[in-house]
Amino acid sequence: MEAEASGLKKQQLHTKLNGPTNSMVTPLLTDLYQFTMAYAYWKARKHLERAVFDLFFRRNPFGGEYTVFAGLEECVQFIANFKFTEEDILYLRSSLPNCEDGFFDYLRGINCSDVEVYAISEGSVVFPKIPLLRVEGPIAVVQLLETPFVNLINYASLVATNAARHRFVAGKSKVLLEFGLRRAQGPDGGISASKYCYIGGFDATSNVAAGQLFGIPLRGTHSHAFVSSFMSPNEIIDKSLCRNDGSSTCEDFVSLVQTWLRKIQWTHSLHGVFGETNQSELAAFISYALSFPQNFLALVDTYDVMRSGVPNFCAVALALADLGYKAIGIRLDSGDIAYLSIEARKFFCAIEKEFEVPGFGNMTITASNDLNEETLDALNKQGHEVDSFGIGTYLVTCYAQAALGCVFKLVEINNLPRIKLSEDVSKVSIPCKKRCYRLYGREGYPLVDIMTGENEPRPKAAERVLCRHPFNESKRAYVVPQRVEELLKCYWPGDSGKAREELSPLKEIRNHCMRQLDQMQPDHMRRLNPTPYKVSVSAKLYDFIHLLWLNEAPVGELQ
Ligand SMILES: Nc1ncnc2c1ncn2[C@@H]1O[C@H](COP(=O)(O)OP(=O)(O)OP(=O)(O)O)[C@@H](O)[C@H]1O
Ligand SMILES: O=P(O)(O)OC[C@H]1O[C@H](OP(=O)(O)OP(=O)(O)O)[C@H](O)[C@@H]1O
Ligand SMILES: O=C(O)c1cccnc1
Ligand SMILES: [Mg+2]
Repeated sequence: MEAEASGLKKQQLHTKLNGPTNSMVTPLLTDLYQFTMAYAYWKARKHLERAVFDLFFRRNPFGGEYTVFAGLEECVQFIANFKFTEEDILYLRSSLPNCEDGFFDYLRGINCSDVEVYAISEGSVVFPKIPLLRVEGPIAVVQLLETPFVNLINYASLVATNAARHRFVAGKSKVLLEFGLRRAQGPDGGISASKYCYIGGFDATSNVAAGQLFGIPLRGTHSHAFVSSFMSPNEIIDKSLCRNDGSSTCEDFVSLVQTWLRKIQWTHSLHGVFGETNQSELAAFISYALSFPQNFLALVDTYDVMRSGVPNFCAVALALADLGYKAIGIRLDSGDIAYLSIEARKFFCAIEKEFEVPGFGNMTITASNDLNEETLDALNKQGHEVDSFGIGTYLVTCYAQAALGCVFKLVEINNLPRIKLSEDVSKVSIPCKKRCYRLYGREGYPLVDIMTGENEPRPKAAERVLCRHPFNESKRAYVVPQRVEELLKCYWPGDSGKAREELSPLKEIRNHCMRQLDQMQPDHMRRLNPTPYKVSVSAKLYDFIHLLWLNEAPVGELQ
């Protein structure tokens, strides 16, 4: 069943900054320690010191070598509306009873007009260590933003990546439907999953609220309960169905279907496939067809796919064809999907041939039931006839990996670069307010991402750039880019006279994501042992990181 996405029409060229989708996203949606630190900064008169933080992740999810960046629009919607209410202040006062009144007056006056957010465009393919967001502003305010920003980006990017990975395995020609609402982690999980799976390459969702909120196309079939709620075709009261062209009315559609069912039963080429079909299922299919003759799709696995569901569906679809309607197809929700889809296709083709109904063999076969990347891959290897996959639990819960692990790290304060050291080199932060570039090669693929200091010259097309691994001295390469793209663009503030990037409509973000995924070199995308994409720093930044590292790391003493 298709419903026109009405929300899309409402989308304007310039996205209005009305606030985040979820009204629970307020300045209190942060960790307590952000407030205790804000108070300590305030007490130390440090709260207005200008700090730069990078938001990034350290490892790509799902054992892959790429990530889809999502959640940016919600971050911008959040800071554009960042303001404590009197109720918030009262609550904070009661939670932090030992803080001086002046601190709450300070909080009362905070907004994000002096915060700057530079970000990679939403829907981009991104890699570890590269800042997705660079947030600059008074340290106390920027710290308050840490938790909501990480929260808004973490799951969004994880589930968009999961969706992109499912799309990659399914292939471009398949229709992918997100069916996860009932299994998602709460209402926000469900709404977010629908939004970000769409960005990652799903075609539609069953989630009606997400359709309304974001203009995502809605799709759906029907459930087993609908099939098993019927007892027999005798239950059907209004049996009439108008021809598709409106020229006449068939007064007894039930009899027409039963006639077709008998014809199918007597057909030599289908002989032996089935005997008597389940009559309650037949009644359910007829009822559904009478309600949706233009969009008839039947769930065929309630009793027995090949002995009942498929022949019953075909009888109804043939009766519809008599009246000028084209049925959509079937959904399989259990059993061996490869085998059953192939058998169902053979049956449809046999009907097309036997009864000379052109196009009957192309009936859409939708499959669902605990599908994931692995089952899609297994189906591809076995061969199957599924056109459309409905995917819920594994997709929206990100069953294969629970979190992306985004972090928010201080890289500069009062123009002084800061570093965070760790025993684990992968956890050492990359200091400085930075610029980031993607360098493209001759064949159009991105070759490497490079971070430089803010004031270093921009790498230029056709000029050799030394790209260094940030921590491994021996790993370096000269790159002569064909094209250079600056990754971080200004998304906030809105009114500082600086050109600000517009937030794109969801469909455009999705298209951007599809283009980004398409332009990647296949070795980074394959599921088994993908090649890591190179993330590097300039020679100057490399030297600076290591200088700062030596400065900050205490020298050990052996005795
Ligand atoms: N040909 C196939 N190759 C690999 N996996 C498949 C194939 N067909 C189905 N699957 C997967 O196998 C699992 C079948 O699960 P299970 O046996 O629990 O379901 P079922 O008994 O067929 O259906 P029900 O949901 O009614 O219990 C599902 O995860 C499904 O996606
Ligand atoms: O399997 P998922 O990927 O989560 O996709 C959504 C599932 O939700 C529906 O049924 P539900 O699972 O509620 O009932 P069922 O298991 O009895 O089919 C549908 O039939 C799918 O099987
Ligand atoms: O429309 C469907 O078929 C559907 C929707 C949600 C979950 N399972 C199936
Ligand atoms: Mg199920």
